[in-house]
Amino acid sequence: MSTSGALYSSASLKAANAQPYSVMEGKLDPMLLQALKDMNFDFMTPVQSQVLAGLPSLKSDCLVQAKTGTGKTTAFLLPAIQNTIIEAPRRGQVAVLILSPTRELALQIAAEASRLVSRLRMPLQVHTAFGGTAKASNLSKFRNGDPKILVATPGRLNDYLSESDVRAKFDGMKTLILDEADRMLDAGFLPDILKVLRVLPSKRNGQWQGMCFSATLPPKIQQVLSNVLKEDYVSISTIEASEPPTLEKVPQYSIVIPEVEDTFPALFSLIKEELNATEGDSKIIVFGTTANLVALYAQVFEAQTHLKVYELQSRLSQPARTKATDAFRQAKSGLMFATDVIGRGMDFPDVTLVLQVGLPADADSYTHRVGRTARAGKDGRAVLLLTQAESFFLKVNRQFPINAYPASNKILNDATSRSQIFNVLQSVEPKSKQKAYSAYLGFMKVFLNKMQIDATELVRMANVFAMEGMQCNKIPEMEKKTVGKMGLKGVPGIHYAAPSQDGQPGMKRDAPVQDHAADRDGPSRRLRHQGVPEPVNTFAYSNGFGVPGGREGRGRGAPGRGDHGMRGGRGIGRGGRGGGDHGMRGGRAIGRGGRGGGSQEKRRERNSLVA
Ligand SMILES: Nc1ncnc2c1ncn2[C@@H]1O[C@H](COP(=O)(O)OP(=O)(O)OP(=O)(O)O)[C@@H](O)[C@H]1O
Repeated sequence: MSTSGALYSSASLKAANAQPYSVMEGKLDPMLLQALKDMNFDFMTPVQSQVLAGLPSLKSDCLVQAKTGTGKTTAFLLPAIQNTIIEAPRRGQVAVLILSPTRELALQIAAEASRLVSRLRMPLQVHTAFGGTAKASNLSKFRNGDPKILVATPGRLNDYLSESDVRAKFDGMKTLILDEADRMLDAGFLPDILKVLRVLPSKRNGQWQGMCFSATLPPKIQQVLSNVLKEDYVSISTIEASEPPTLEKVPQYSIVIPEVEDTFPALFSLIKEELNATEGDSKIIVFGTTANLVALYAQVFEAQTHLKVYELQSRLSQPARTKATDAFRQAKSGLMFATDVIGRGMDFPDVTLVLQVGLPADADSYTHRVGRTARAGKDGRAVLLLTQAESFFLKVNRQFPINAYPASNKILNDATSRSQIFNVLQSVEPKSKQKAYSAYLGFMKVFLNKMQIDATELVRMANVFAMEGMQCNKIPEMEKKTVGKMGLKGVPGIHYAAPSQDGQPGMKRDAPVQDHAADRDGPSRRLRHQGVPEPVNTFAYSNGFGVPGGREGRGRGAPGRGDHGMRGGRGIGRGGRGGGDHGMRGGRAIGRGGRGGGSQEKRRERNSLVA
């Protein structure tokens, strides 16, 4: 969704022989068509025309794959809204439930839905439900209102559904949509989704339509689709089997730096190089690996270029997250440091460049992050900055058209940037660096096998990162408990915090951070919170890196990359049901619990990735 309506210009769609929305007269309510006109959506994007003109009925169950930024939101909203206009459940009842992995995306979808219904004589009420907001007042509005469309994250929705009167509001539900469906059905979210499904009207009685949308649909998703889609669902893909999953018009580059200590100088030099080479406004997103590292980047790069710095990660309060989202959406230029909180679905207009520093969680995460630029027909570039040890990502993901960054040498030899950024780092308080150090260890531990290094080498790298790369005065200390959680107990090179006099670990000076095993906003953070050991073999990680087996698939072996069942070519076909009989086993294998204390809501908040 965007705030400006004309990003996919009518001219470019017309030139591409796109179907005009006028062909939907008679099939879509005139007031919906009017709203589309208001939004300057005169022509359908390919995914919109395949869904709207190609589905046997607007009520058909469907699994839809189309590249990032090609208008999937409108493609799923229009059939759902049209069906509600024709046959709405009674007052007070929800007609359309849309589930999203993040709060920011839920808000964005709700805003697009509101625009689409705005011309209706009786605009349908659009409600949202997600964590980090005042639950009581939102729930009371939901209870007393006529919420025909609800956009929710699974955690908060389950809270709502624990109340019987609220559950009853879904009795007449007509459509369930999973946006970012592969994410919603992966091991992290599946338990919550199943919990939701258990209290909704049963799929078996055929009352509601299921729609699953994403830019990436790994084969594994087939196993769990039967929870939301009928056996004869329609499968739509606008991506050719031979095409890379990223947008063809995004030039993609990589820079490999020799050691992790070069990260800050290389990133600084790269940003300056890109700014020099860009005419006009620069709107850049820099994705980092963990919340604490992203927080440190934002702190260090503040005021180092003419660009205003923004920050978005899950450790910020929800008001701060929403403020940053809105400000960056409206900004003409800016430098946003972010985790995967905004890796998927977010539609910030006119992002000119996506930089990724360090490993993306997996290949699909790379695809979605790159998709934050060049949306809706615009241009954009993407650069991935990896260390030598991390460069395996390029070798195992040759499906991406990533070329060596042309000015790599210049960047690697930029002594001015080096001394400037190291000066800044020297004045950053130790605590921020300590958190980033611990977060780095927790994140990288997952990739030991892929990097072909052992834990001792990882700790050496982390120590070099701290002392040289972050200009720490001493190697940051870690709580024994944290080290244990990371599975690094006994590894040489770790500096333990001295226990305090009351027997508790020392927390006085430069308090070591206690929970870095969880400090990432990537796919597996949730698993770690659930007390599951380090996710070397989670689905999330196996996907894209070809890690054999998986937490959910141990012994069966997760399919490797390149076997994209859903990229079955352009066009529409009947979807096959794959492996439906063992679809649930993976989800059940994930252990819950481990973290006591706090309200159910707080616990879930800790457990959830970003929702
Ligand atoms: N028919 C259209 N004409 C003009 N602009 C459009 C049209 N459909 C969508 N857009 C614009 O295209 C942009 C991308 O749309 P959207 O966010 O729905 O993409 P998406 O496919 O869901 O992306 P992602 O995979 O990243 O979630 C938005 O700015 C939206 O307003």
